[in-house]
Amino acid sequence: MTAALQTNIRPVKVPATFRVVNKQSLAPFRVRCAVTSPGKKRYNITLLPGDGIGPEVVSIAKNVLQQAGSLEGVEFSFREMPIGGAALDLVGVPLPEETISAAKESDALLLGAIGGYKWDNNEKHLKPETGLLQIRAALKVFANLRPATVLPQLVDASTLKREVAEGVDLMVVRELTGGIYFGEPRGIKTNENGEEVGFNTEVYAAHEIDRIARVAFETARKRRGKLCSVDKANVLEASILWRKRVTALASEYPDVELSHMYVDNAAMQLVRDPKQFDTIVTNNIFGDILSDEASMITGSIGMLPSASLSDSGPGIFEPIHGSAPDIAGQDKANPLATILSAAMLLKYGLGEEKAAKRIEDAVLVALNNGFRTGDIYSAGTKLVGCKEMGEEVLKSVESQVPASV
Ligand SMILES: NC(=O)C1=CN([C@@H]2O[C@H](COP(=O)(O)OP(=O)(O)OC[C@H]3O[C@@H](n4cnc5c(N)ncnc54)[C@H](O)[C@@H]3O)[C@@H](O)[C@H]2O)C=CC1
Ligand SMILES: CC(C)CC(=O)C(=O)O
Ligand SMILES: [Mg+2]
Repeated sequence: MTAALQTNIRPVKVPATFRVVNKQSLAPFRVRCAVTSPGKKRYNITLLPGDGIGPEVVSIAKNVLQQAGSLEGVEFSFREMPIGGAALDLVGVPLPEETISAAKESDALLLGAIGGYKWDNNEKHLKPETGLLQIRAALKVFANLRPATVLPQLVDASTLKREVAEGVDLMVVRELTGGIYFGEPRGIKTNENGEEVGFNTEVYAAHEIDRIARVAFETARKRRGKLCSVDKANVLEASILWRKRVTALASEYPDVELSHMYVDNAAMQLVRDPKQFDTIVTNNIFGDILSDEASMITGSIGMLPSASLSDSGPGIFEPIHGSAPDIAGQDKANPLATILSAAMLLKYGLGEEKAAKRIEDAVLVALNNGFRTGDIYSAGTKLVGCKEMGEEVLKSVESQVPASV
């Protein structure tokens, strides 16, 4: 993030928040309070459709979110704002001030994806990806939860053998606002031999490691009690500190079994025996890569949602995939990752667990009914486009009896 942008960002206005988990739990799990009127709750949601398949999947997820909410007495005010290439085309920057302001004033953000061939050769500060990194920094969403679950309906869509994929249920806790994506110094310069040199810095302060490690320990505690910290401590100083701090915190979580793994081994183990993992905690770049890898165990990158959370203030909820320019505008995108991100928005962002469960159940019903987009298609199922898959999920939300949490 540029210094110029930093100075333009106003401090986050923090509305009333409350904790959803026990007292030892962490601020990143705080949820937003709704403005209430008798029998109704209302939240302000900023929609950031972005580029490529982003607008296609966000418009579907918005309808599903609205419907699931209304069945649970929750109303939303949506405000759509530009980010990424769409913002560059509109106003010449990838993250306009107006988008930052709207984001900070809202209760949660639902983001599609950014990027595309058109902007690939832009200067760094004018790339869509810079806008995404800037909004993560502006909202201080340091904790990125990326669940990868192999649904029974999709075992055959996995690229791994049934016996390897079946039953996989893991959570990648990725540090999102530090590390090499943000580290200074960075740049491209000419060295004394007249040769161009590109350089970046992997840097983590102790407090950045501690806060993401705490989120991970808390997450593991609520799952199966196993935490694997992934680093490259055999080579990188930033990883040596990472391992030291994570190890030191383990004594506060005696009920969590901590292990450490080098990232190259972790990449291999994820496809060899993914069921060995419960919760994985790792840095920004390793988490980015390993979660894409983990997505294929579940059948497709089009299935994986995420939640990006801060100490206070709104979270960003988005699929882990990108803008998929190769299939954009063709009604081929799988909207389920974004729909499930809307469920995470309800659960982690707003504490509306019943409405979240409605969405999760509706996705399962649509899959049970045999509907598949191309990326998760297998013989004997019904091939549908992005819109039809969205309609099927919407129908399932509407037809469900109130779900128990
Ligand atoms: N969070 C974000 O907004 C991200 C943006 N990007 C950007 O997206 C653009 C494309 O990047 P890629 O590396 O190609 O990654 P990508 O995730 O957009 O696509 C990788 C492959 O997965 C497929 N795919 C992705 N999402 C899908 C979905 N929902 N349904 C069906 N198939 C899907 C695509 O068609 C493509 O073949 C780049 O500009 C990149 O910088 C990449 C990753 C994350
Ligand atoms: C496009 C990058 C900035 C980020 C990314 O790939 C991700 O967060 O998954
Ligand atoms: Mg990525």
